[in-house]
Amino acid sequence: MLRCSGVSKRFANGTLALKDVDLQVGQHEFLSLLGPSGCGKSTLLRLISGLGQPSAGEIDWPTSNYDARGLARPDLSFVFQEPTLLPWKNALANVALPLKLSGVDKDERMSRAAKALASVGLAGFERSYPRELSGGMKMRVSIARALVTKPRILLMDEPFAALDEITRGRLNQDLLALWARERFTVIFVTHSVYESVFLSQRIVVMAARPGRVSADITVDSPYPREAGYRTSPAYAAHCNAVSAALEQAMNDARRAA
Ligand SMILES: Nc1ncnc2c1ncn2[C@@H]1O[C@H](COP(=O)(O)OP(=O)(O)OP(=O)(O)O)[C@@H](O)[C@H]1O
Repeated sequence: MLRCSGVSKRFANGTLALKDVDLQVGQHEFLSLLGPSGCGKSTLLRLISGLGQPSAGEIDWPTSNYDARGLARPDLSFVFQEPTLLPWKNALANVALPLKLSGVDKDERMSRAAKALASVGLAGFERSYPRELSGGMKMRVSIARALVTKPRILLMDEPFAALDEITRGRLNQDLLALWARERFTVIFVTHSVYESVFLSQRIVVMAARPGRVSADITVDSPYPREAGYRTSPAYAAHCNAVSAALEQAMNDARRAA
């Protein structure tokens, strides 16, 4: 679905944020980018979404009509750490906004927005304003807004980092259920070993200075992954392996500094 070949990014101030990143992402894959602060996770996600150009290398979309050099198409949606909802619009209107911007007529966009809200467990909250919703509910609205256009690829930049642990755990499970049902591809940025192992089929560990791929780890535990997975020996073994890879990436970056 997506292929990054030799992608590098140097910012105008001289920072080499990414160096020679090769990454392939398959259809319906759930992949996490894991790494310490400053290793270029967000930069890579932004380049993939077309928000900025690589300084070198190519980003190809062999099986998609999304063109990283053109405008974002409905094929791709982005969820940020902040829900970024419009405070003066209710949940339904916030979710319907991408459809409004692409010219979908009112009846259809309201019906599709209501379905998207229901799919994230917010049926009944259509008329609520962001100030009336909890942090977790606002993030659900943000996810519904990303999914209302039926994207084939969902880019998520630390979407649950600001939430409490209980809410985060519940949203992790609900995201997996949505992913299984709607069959989009996910690239998920996180600092959390535990979250990445719970969610992903594959974890790409990145190192900093310069940002690069340090390890590519398969998490072969089957889905559905319910809450019990978090206390299973398989989960603990994957967390240990991923923690060791992260430690190695941080040591490599320290040596390179
Ligand atoms: N617009 C920019 N101009 C200059 N340097 C930048 C810019 N954006 C990011 N950087 C630098 O590029 C490097 C990678 O940043 P990036 O935000 O991609 O890392 P990250 O892994 O997502 O970090 P975090 O986990 O803290 O969000 C950092 O050194 C950062 O300071």
